[in-house]
Amino acid sequence: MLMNKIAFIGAGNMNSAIITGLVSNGFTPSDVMVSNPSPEKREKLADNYNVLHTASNIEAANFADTIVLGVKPYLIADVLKEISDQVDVENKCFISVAAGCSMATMEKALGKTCALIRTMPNTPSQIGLGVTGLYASDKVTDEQKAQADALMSSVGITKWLDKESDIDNIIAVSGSAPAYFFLFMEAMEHKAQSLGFTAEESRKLVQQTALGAAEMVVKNADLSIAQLRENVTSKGGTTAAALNTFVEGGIDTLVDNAMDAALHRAKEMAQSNV
Ligand SMILES: NC(=O)C1=CN([C@@H]2O[C@H](COP(=O)(O)OP(=O)(O)OC[C@H]3O[C@@H](n4cnc5c(N)ncnc54)[C@H](OP(=O)(O)O)[C@@H]3O)[C@@H](O)[C@H]2O)C=CC1
Ligand SMILES: O=C(O)[C@@H]1CCC=N1
Repeated sequence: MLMNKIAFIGAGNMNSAIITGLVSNGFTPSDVMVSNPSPEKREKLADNYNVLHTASNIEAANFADTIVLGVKPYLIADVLKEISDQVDVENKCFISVAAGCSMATMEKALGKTCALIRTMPNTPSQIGLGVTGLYASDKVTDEQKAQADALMSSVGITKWLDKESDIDNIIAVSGSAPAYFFLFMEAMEHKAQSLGFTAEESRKLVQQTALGAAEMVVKNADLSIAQLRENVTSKGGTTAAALNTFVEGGIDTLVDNAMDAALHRAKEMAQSNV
């Protein structure tokens, strides 16, 4: 069901993560073309994964029927205008990974009603552990939807959304969220170092603990996350002392506010990219 050829516009973090995951998962590299104005990042992708690369978005767009837009949100409209001016876009399917750039903005930039899919992946796609929310416009055919699903499923799990506004919710829940866990791990790493562990030891201890905790959640689907937490927490013990500190520091409110901030920022960006 996977499409024959895919173009990636932009060779930055997110598109590179998807390309890495896609090719590592067996997709034919010569069926992938990536465009980026400066050469370094696309050359690195070509060196590592044998994908085709070009400085020209037009060449990339002509190469494939499926075009993944992985530029910064404020550049999406310019890139679509550029492509629409020079490429027969009516039979293409555009898949945007951009936060804060609406379907309406994309349609206006294209000047034509095209098949458009908004997605919100995350960087663990690079190792096949991504989460992607997807929302399709009316013009998207069932086949194009299935192809987009196959593309993103090849780098992780997918969740189709009924409303475009749910893309913003997915940003808060999974798109931005790897960074929440990285921030937490960074703070633990710093503390481990201040307790006398070397930088290398600190990283190893923290990463293995995070991995172990995540795997326990995955492998114990019958247990709630709260139960797993309780299983670590002896009454009056060390874990309880640490967790109380988080609770007294307002962790629930802090997380709630942080995710609201992501959501709010996505809406703000969508307004400024109109
Ligand atoms: N990073 C993440 O975790 C996630 C990001 N996203 C979305 O992905 C998109 C890209 O973000 P991210 O990968 O982090 O950003 P990056 O800055 O890493 O990547 C953007 C890339 O676009 C290139 N570029 C700039 N102008 C053009 C152009 N006119 N045509 C083609 N390529 C161009 C840049 O090249 P150069 O550097 O040479 O200027 C850069 O390589 C954003 O819209 C973001 O919202 C979505 C989910 C998660
Ligand atoms: O920070 C951002 O705006 C992008 C979208 C989700 C993750 N990174």
